Amino acid sequence: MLTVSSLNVSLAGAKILRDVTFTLKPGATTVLIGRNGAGKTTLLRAIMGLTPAESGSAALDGRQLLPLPAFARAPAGIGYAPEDRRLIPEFSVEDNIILPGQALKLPQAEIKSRLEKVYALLPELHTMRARPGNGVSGGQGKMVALGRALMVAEKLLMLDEPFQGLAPALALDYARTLSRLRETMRDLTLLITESSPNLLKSVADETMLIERGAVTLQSPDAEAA
Ligand SMILES: Nc1ncnc2c1ncn2[C@@H]1O[C@H](COP(=O)(O)OP(=O)(O)OP(=O)(O)O)[C@@H](O)[C@H]1O
Repeated sequence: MLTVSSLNVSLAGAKILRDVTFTLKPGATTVLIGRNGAGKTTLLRAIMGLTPAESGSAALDGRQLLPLPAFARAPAGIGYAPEDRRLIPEFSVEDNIILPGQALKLPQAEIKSRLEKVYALLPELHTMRARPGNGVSGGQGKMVALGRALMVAEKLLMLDEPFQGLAPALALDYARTLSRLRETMRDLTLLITESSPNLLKSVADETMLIERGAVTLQSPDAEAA
């Protein structure tokens, strides 16, 4: 699965990620907890190739990611839902969802089959499929971003603070969706960031902490304490 070793990232001369080292267990949900500014988004962006790494490595099933340009990382089987969902406002919800599949030049039949899986998991997206990207609420947009990431997440799905800004009812919906996702896509490995340790307790198989750019694995004992 994903193995990150001694990953260092600096932005504008400041060290943001410090020797980040961890391995994700295949098929498990790992939650990365850290305060605002701890480096969660920077870590996901570095894995996706959207922020350059200074040193270190990141490998997915043995394939080195850092030498690959950003556009070659999603095809490696990584889906990424950024914190600010970034939908294309003038595209329909459905066109937003299938966009990464088209960017990857997947055959139409494959795009259709993946879209059906997304709709089976997130039926509310089917209901709103014809609406424009700017015609959905912030919370609904998070669901669309999840569907879009699932189009390409064959191996790894990374969600950046999915609960951020969600109203309680939508947060509950989202948590239920994640549980359904776990049941239906058992081989998929999930990495989810959050600032609060409580929101994802029920879905986490592993918990990591990030503090000022340094990542540690939280032991089950610490979690119980
Ligand atoms: N482009 C940039 N240039 C300089 N510093 C940056 C840049 N992007 C992020 N940072 C800094 O890097 C640090 C980590 O930011 P990051 O967005 O990764 O944190 P985060 O844990 O995701 O928090 P948040 O929940 O606030 O997004 C912060 O101190 C932030 O100010």
